[in-house]
Amino acid sequence: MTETFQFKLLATDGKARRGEVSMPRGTIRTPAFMPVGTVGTVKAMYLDQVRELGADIILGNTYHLMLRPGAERVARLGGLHNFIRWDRPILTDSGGFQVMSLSSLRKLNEQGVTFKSHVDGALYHMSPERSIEIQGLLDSDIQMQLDECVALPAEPNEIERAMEMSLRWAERCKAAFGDQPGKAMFGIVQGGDIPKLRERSALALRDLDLKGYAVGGLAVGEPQEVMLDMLDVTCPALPAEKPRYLMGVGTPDDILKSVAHGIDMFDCVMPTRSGRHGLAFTRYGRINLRNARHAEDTRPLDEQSTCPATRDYSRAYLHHLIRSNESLGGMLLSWNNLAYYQELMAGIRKAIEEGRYADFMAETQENWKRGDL
Ligand SMILES: O=c1[nH]cnc2c(CCNCC3CCCCC3)c3[nH]c(NCc4cccs4)nc3cc12
Repeated sequence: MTETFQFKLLATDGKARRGEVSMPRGTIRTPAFMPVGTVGTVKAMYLDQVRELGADIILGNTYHLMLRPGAERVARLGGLHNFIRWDRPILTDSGGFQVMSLSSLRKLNEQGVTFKSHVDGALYHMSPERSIEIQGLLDSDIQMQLDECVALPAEPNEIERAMEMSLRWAERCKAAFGDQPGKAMFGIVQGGDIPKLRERSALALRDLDLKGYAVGGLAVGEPQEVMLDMLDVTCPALPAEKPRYLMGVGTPDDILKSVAHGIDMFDCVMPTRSGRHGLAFTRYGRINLRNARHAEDTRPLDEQSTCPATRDYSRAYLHHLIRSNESLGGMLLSWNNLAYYQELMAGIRKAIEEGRYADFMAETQENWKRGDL
């Protein structure tokens, strides 16, 4: 807990880093997994549960909140923390990624993005400045620059155009954010799967001397090894003393490997979204509880777990709830999956502290191969 935003490197093991982000609202132990709080809630979870599982920070969804209930309304109600009753750090995205993936995008130019709301069809224009203003109205602790993420594969000149515009938007967001010691605005490295564009983006953002850096434009359709290769180009070009956030990543395997390539922070809808669809993440791999083979399996997902959802409910019952489309099914599997992700992060942090990350990776991946027996 500090009056200003600070990042401390506590230990390294190869490229893996164990650190700590300190902010007025709390401390974030890194490597960290940040559960996605979509419309002001981590779907199917109580935020007390999310905290109990070990989350130090959650994500707020700017795109949804600006449309409903509206950023000015959230501000009138005392900001997002009071609204959703989460008093620890919140990271909000710029809203841009979801405009491009959820809304009917009307225009994207130097000024920003113009789109029709998927809620009521109203027209919105979001500039880099307006995105920062909205995140400020939400009283967000870590705010993301507006950027343009290009899905892969893409034409090199398209990737270059989007990367250069994102750099100009980063400067505008930095100016709009100004000087807020207890908060941070992160830049987002773009450049697709082209090393020289990645390096140019990272070095230019480094010169802006921001408090933290996200690696964007990945986990958008490229193979995992391309993503990891881009981390090997991007991370060395970023300042070692600032946190690195790999956006939208990922599966447990993606996270394990990305930590080994120098990443500190992650966000992904996978544990909650796939939980609602019946997919359970366990220390022995994934289990799709929709599958009929679980119909009479009285075992819990993992009797050694401290999470009630994982330890106390039979696979037969979970199978039944998911097949019956009962809310409790999604609730229990979201609980299990977030518990697993946070347990994985705690194991990662401990292994780096003890200088045995390579062994931890190997053991974890070996266990996943066991399947659910
Ligand atoms: O360059 C990027 N710039 C900005 N955001 C990106 C995101 C969204 C990260 N999660 C935001 C959350 C904010 C709060 C609500 C939930 C999302 C990405 N997600 C992925 N892959 C996973 C993907 C998910 C869907 C399609 S790809 N790659 C991403 C790349 C970028």
